[in-house]
Amino acid sequence: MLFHVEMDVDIPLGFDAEEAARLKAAEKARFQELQRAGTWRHIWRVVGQYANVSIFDVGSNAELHDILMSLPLYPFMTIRVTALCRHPSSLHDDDR
Ligand SMILES: O=C(O)C[C@H]1C=CC(=O)O1
Repeated sequence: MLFHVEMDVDIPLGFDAEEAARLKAAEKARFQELQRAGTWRHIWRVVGQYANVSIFDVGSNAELHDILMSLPLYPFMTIRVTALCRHPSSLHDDDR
């Protein structure tokens, strides 16, 4: 199941810089683990914002929920999820 996920990150001004760096490093490691597994299929930076647009490929709504809630930066994220399915005009079989 494919999902379009938008994540806006907002770490408050004055938040401990070392803790923020630790969380960002942990987030990067988790992202790369999920990317290697094929779960976090795509990620793009939103120009001019601390935000990304991503595509996830998971087995269920609950799996995506658990992944998102366990992200190290989750407490600082606003997340919007849109469920996707294959467009009937698509030439690509993997678009589902
Ligand atoms: O930078 C971000 O958009 C937040 C998060 C998503 C992947 C990652 O490495 O950090």
